[in-house]
Amino acid sequence: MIETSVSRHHQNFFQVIQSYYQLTKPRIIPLLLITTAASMWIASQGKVDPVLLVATLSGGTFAAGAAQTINCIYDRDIDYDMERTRHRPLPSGRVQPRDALIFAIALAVISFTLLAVFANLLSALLAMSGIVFYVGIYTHLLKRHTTQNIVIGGAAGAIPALVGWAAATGSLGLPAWVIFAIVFLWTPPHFWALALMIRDDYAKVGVPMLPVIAGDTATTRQIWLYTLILIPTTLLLVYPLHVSGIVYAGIALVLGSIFIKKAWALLHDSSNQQQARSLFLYSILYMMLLCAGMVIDSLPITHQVTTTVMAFSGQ
Ligand code: HEM
Ligand SMILES: CC(C)=CCC/C(C)=C/CC/C(C)=C/COP(=O)(O)OP(=O)(O)O
Repeated sequence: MIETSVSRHHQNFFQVIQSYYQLTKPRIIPLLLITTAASMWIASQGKVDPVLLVATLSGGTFAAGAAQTINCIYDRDIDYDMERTRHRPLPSGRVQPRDALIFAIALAVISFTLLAVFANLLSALLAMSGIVFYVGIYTHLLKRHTTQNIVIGGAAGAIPALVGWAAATGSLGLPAWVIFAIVFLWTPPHFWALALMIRDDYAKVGVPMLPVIAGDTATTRQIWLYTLILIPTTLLLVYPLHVSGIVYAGIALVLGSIFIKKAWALLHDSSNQQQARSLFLYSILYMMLLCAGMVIDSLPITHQVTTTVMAFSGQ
């Protein structure tokens, strides 16, 4: 690891900032925040306090950054051995594990403080439990030991939806758990589609991701099953919960049909990397647009327009 110590001593200020930024795996965070925001919007019936929104999303960002940084510390051995992750700040020696840990603790403290002060204690505790779950349950207990790692571990990625609801209302209603379930059920198709493409990397370091252990056919079958459960789950917000209306229902149905179509195509051509890639990329777009649908549907203006249209069509 000669390259390690050399690169550490030749970083300028911006490169150091960039290294710490990369520890947080920043590309995933916006989608986590989108689920938090959607949850807040539904919880406050389309009228979110902007200060609370900004504080909650900032708190969520810091919590997710802390979780990812600790994950980077824990996984630095296998990250060094995988081509995709070798250039991360820890395996490449740009940041020392001890410094990364201090950084993660600082992020967690800022997150907790922001949420506890601007939102409430419940949302702050939920965010901390997200960190504990992602690090303790997913990264430590499951990731290297079972093919169900991302199914159970996926619950960590669904916690931001609970944080949003708790921040807006101070409690956790049934709809919060439905949004949690949506992200939870979405995670296996999202991740396994990707894992089908990068299976060899995981196999090399002995991480038992489903495609490594069970093969392509079994994986695409599982993706198909989770997709089939996911789509009706998205509609629970409309019926029986009545927290979302016809606009969201339409969006969820159209988006869901495309998801099913792609999962079906992959099921019948399970070693087709292009199909897997297409499903992975679509899974991200799907979650973004579904959450956008929740927000749009919750706005008072949407409510006014739909009731007016309904009244006219009823005459
Ligand atoms: C245990 C659950 C999950 C696992 C194991 C997982 C794994 C991954 C991996 C390995 C990547 C590729 C990123 C890279 O190349 O560095 C990825 C991409 C991504 N994931 Fe997930 N993911 C999970 C859950 C989630 C959740 C809950 C969200 C947000 C709601 C999410 C959002 C994203 C996004 C937006 C990308 C694309 C990032 C990019 O542009 O490269 N993931 N995921
Ligand atoms: C409320 C709160 C703080 C929640 C935290 C939720 C959180 C950080 C979820 C991230 C899920 C995710 C992208 C896992 C990556 O898996 P991996 O680490 O196995 O991926 P890798 O193979 O790229 O390292």
